[in-house]
Amino acid sequence: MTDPLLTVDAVEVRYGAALALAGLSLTVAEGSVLAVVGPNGAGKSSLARVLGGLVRPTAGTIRFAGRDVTGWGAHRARQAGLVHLPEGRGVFTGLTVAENLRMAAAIVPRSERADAVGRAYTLFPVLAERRRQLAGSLSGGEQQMISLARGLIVSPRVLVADEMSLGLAPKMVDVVFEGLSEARGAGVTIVLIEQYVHRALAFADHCVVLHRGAAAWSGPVAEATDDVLARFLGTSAA
Ligand SMILES: Nc1ncnc2c1ncn2[C@@H]1O[C@H](COP(=O)(O)OP(=O)(O)OP(=O)(O)O)[C@@H](O)[C@H]1O
Repeated sequence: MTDPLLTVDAVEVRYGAALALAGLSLTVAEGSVLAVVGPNGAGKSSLARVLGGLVRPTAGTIRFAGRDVTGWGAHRARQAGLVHLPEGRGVFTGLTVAENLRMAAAIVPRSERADAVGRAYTLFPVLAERRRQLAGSLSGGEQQMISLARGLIVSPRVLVADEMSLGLAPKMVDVVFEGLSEARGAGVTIVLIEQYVHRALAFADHCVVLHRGAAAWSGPVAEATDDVLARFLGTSAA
């Protein structure tokens, strides 16, 4: 069996006295999609942040592509191909759409930048139409497309997508999933944190249910039955 692309081993994240991840362990195989679900405060965003290098774990290790990346900052993780798409979009609202994409492309070799931005416009034609508009003037869904495009521009090996559909109209959620689908088609491994549990499970290969910073259940999505979801997430999610 090949080694997982991503391994989280006994990772702990604390914010002062608050324990957000309590020794979480999981693995993600290359090219697969892992759905991370769980009730509010379970630690989903903390997992996304620690993978993306935005917070340092207080214990445990993270391995990515055969390397120990524990404590790497966001920039280094991103350059290595471990890209976090933050909840709340991470878009520079005072810059134009084109400037947002060019900034993301800054870590791609100069000769490949124009192509990388061009691919983003092909994937999200609405961004091409609005390339000269300030990102802040776009709708929430369109801003989410900028976020996803910024992530895809750097040809990531792993995308950590945190609540990309939060606050979006259903049509825009479809667009986000189309973008994720393109990424997956290109071989990108995805860690998907998603409020629409069934939508996430329909897209993913594996699922982990977080509860109080630890894995309460994990397995292939086919085994994440409504009974399992009801047991760990309450009936509202199932
Ligand atoms: N910056 C912070 N300072 C203090 N405590 C925090 C901070 N961020 C998160 N926490 C706490 O850590 C725990 C895990 O939070 P986290 O945001 O990772 O959960 P979540 O599963 O993403 O929740 P939600 O679904 O509500 O976004 C919670 O108890 C939360 O209150």
